[in-house]
Amino acid sequence: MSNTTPHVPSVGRTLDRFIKQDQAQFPNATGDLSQLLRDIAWASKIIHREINRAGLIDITGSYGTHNIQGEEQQKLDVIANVRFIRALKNGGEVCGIISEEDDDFIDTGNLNGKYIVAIDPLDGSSNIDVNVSIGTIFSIYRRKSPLGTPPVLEDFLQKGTEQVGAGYVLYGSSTMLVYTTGHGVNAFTYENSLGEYILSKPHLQTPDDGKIYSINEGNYNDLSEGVKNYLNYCKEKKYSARYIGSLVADFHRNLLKGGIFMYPATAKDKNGKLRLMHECNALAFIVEQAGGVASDGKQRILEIEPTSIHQRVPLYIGSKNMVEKAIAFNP
Ligand SMILES: O=P(O)(O)OC[C@H]1O[C@](O)(COP(=O)(O)O)[C@@H](O)[C@@H]1O
Ligand SMILES: [Mg+2]
Ligand SMILES: [Mg+2]
Repeated sequence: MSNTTPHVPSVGRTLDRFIKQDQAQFPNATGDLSQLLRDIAWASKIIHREINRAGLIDITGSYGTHNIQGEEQQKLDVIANVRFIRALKNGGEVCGIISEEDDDFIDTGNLNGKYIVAIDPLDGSSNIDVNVSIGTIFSIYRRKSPLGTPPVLEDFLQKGTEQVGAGYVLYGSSTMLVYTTGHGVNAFTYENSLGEYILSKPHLQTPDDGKIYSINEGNYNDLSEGVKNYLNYCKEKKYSARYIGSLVADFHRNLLKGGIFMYPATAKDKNGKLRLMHECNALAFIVEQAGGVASDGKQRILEIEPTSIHQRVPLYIGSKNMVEKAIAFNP
């Protein structure tokens, strides 16, 4: 009997173990943020399961209501919203939530919850019924108001620089959870048969340059001269145009390959379409931690002082040199 151990490939580190080891680096850590990340991962597993059965069970189509953004809510928007809010309430770490799908902030009743969560429960709603990648986006802040009291508006209107964690879940050909707590970006792939997220892309960095630009060119006539000139520059450089119409999916592709995603202000939407608190701050934190840049065309997204829960901002995000180039065109 040979005594050499056969080579058994390791499955990889689970999210739970990664969170535990990450927390161990911070002697004063209480474990609350770790538990909150686990609660978000848990809720995303349930959404993953429902999305995978989207065609089989009655979760496609409109819910018949509109959210404060004036958008028709899809059934999966509402289901994802309920699932995440329930997981965050039950987890006990979160005292308040702002969701893209809810007009006002949600007091979870966890008076001793230390954290605030901003969430886009289902991103890319227009792609739900056509089996194209969709996502979830989340930001985590420490509350400003004292423990033991209900959350107040000031707890939610915090600059992106105040985030203590942020990330997204991409429900694509595989389901991935990508997040940062300010110490780099790590990506985990969901292993269905094990029901576990497995570390698949540690210490993610985005290239400083790329050859992909992502924008809805259907808005071309409503774009500023600066943006039009930058688009012409991209075409002269023979960059590839890639646009899925799900922010998380477009962002993720460009993060890995190098590229720029833009949702500028248009004549119609003076502040663009995307929400500062529910979408842009989280992705800006991720991209900066990965070496990229996020701007509204004038300033760093993370420096924007929020004035309302649902405010929209123009977004230029991705590879450092490409975003700086776009801004040089004075969009
Ligand atoms: O259809 P448009 O105008 O290109 O907008 C697409 C953008 O709108 C969004 O769908 C908005 O997000 P929601 O689906 O969460 O409302 C983004 O994911 C996407 O980047
Ligand atoms: Mg969205
Ligand atoms: Mg959404």
